[in-house]
Amino acid sequence: MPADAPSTSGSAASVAALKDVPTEPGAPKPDPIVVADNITRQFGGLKAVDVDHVEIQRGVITALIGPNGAGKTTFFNLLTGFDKPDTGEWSFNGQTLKNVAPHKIARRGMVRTFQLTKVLSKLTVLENMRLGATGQRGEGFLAAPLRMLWSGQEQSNTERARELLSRFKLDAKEDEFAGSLSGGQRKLLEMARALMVSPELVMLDEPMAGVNPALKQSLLGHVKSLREDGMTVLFVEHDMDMVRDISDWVIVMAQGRVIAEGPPSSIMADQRVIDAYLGAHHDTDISELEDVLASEGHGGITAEIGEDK
Ligand SMILES: Nc1ncnc2c1ncn2[C@@H]1O[C@H](COP(=O)(O)OP(=O)(O)OP(=O)(O)O)[C@@H](O)[C@H]1O
Repeated sequence: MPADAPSTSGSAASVAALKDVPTEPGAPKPDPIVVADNITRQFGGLKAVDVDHVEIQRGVITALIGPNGAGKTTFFNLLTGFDKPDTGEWSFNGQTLKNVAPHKIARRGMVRTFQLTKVLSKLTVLENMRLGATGQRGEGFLAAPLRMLWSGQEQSNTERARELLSRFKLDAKEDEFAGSLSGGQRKLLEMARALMVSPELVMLDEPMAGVNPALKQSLLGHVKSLREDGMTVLFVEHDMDMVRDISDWVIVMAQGRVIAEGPPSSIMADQRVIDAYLGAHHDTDISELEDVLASEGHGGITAEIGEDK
């Protein structure tokens, strides 16, 4: 279903409410689940994040895009408590998240996916799911006795893990090492693991990276189903097909700042966005943007870069 088409789900009202939101950086949303103000993060002489104001609409799929080094991952880390901003305030469901530990943020319902690391690869699929139930204390928590981790809540956690594995068609793999999964299956496991805490907001870090084209459609279906189930989705992605296909709203960052916001169709034609990608190194397939340039009589992105030299 094209992103702009009316949704038939319970999220339809949230999606429809975006129609009247102005397409400008920091635009207020009718029902924001996250509100962030004056968030900055400096690394040495570099201001990696410098966001004046941003709101994430509840119940919709928002894409966070921008060229390499724009500050997207750092901003994700700041919102979810895995890094501390130098300045700023942000709230989730109206409650401040400043100085709240990441696992507590996850338990409040705001959770991010993590790429499957070496350590997690050596655990089975089911063990990875059980770790998700801890609210992502991080790998350091693995040092604690696993017995402690699995006590008490073990049975209900295992039941929930199995339900989710079945939903993501990974149930046959529960005893296999996570490291043996294909790229696409890993992404499904990352998503399933995040759902262990029954979140309201799921933040996906490059869900399409390393996924073979045949699995992409199925993965897109799973992301859309999160929205159909009433969850809010915020994802960082370089794959413009995914951005165009499933996002209801797009926020663009460049050099730490939010430079544009809007529905995917208008964002892909936004001159500020095209300029940001042209002026920076990027991993994004910007053929969509290139088409826009070509239709406006430019020589295409390669030619544009050539002219700049
Ligand atoms: N821990 C760190 N120490 C020093 N510099 C950092 C650190 N983390 C990020 N940076 C720098 O901050 C800037 C923003 O990086 P970030 O990873 O947030 O960008 P991004 O938009 O996610 O990029 P990409 O799309 O390439 O993943 C980059 O210049 C990066 O080199």
